Amino acid sequence: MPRYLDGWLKRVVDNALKRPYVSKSREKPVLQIIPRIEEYKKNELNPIIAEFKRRSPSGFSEDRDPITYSKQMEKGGALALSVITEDSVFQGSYTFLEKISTSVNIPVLMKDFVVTERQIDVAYNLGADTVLLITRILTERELSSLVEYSRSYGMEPLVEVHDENDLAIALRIGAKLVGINSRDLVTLEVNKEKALKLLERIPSNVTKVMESGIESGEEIRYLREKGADAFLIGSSLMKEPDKIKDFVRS
Ligand SMILES: O=C(O)c1ccccc1NCC(=O)[C@H](O)[C@H](O)COP(=O)(O)O
Repeated sequence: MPRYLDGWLKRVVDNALKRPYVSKSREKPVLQIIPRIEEYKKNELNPIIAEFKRRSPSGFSEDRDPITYSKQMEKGGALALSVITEDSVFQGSYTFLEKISTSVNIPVLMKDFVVTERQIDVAYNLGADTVLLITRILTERELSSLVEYSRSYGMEPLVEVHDENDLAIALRIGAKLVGINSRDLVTLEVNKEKALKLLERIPSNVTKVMESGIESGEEIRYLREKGADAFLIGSSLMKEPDKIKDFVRS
């Protein structure tokens, strides 16, 4: 069982435990995100993971066609796509994941509240190249075991941290790809200073992805100077997809 949770997080995790299994035989190989990030950096491009998100508990709302959006992100130079599949609050779906992963040739991350191996099976079956694991909702043992399970498919999971305690756990269990989410899961507030402090504490052999509230090329440049390796951007790109080109090249 996941960590003790209450409020909307508990409801979302309870819902995750009831999601149906989707069995499908996958044909395409798993694309690797970390080497791709290194390649972008060598070519002086900003590694952007563009997120497809329609709704969120902080009031975000934008309806777009998942395929048109994803192709635009790929054409604009996005490193990867993040697809929210959580259905009870974010109105995401496994169908979006499947459609997107069969429409683009860049890595696809399944962004959900993953608490079981079955959800990782589904991500793999539907064509995802990796999954998000949120440290805050799992015990250390569960996180470690789900990281290993993801790796058994060749997928290096994005281990998300929100505070120092999360970060200590992520580093202890040997996460190689760490997402620093500046949005608090309870208050939903974005605190970029706190995220920056976490970024500075992560060793250089760990790939660091900044998540939430990123809106400008200037901010991306600043975060790169501070040691960030990649950027996961949802709202800003969903509202103005044309920004992808500037974000990648700023
Ligand atoms: O987006 C939310 O409001 C949200 C609230 C609580 C938990 C997770 C949430 N979103 C998932 C994400 O992590 C973000 O969608 C992602 O980091 C992109 O953020 P943004 O660019 O600010 O849309």
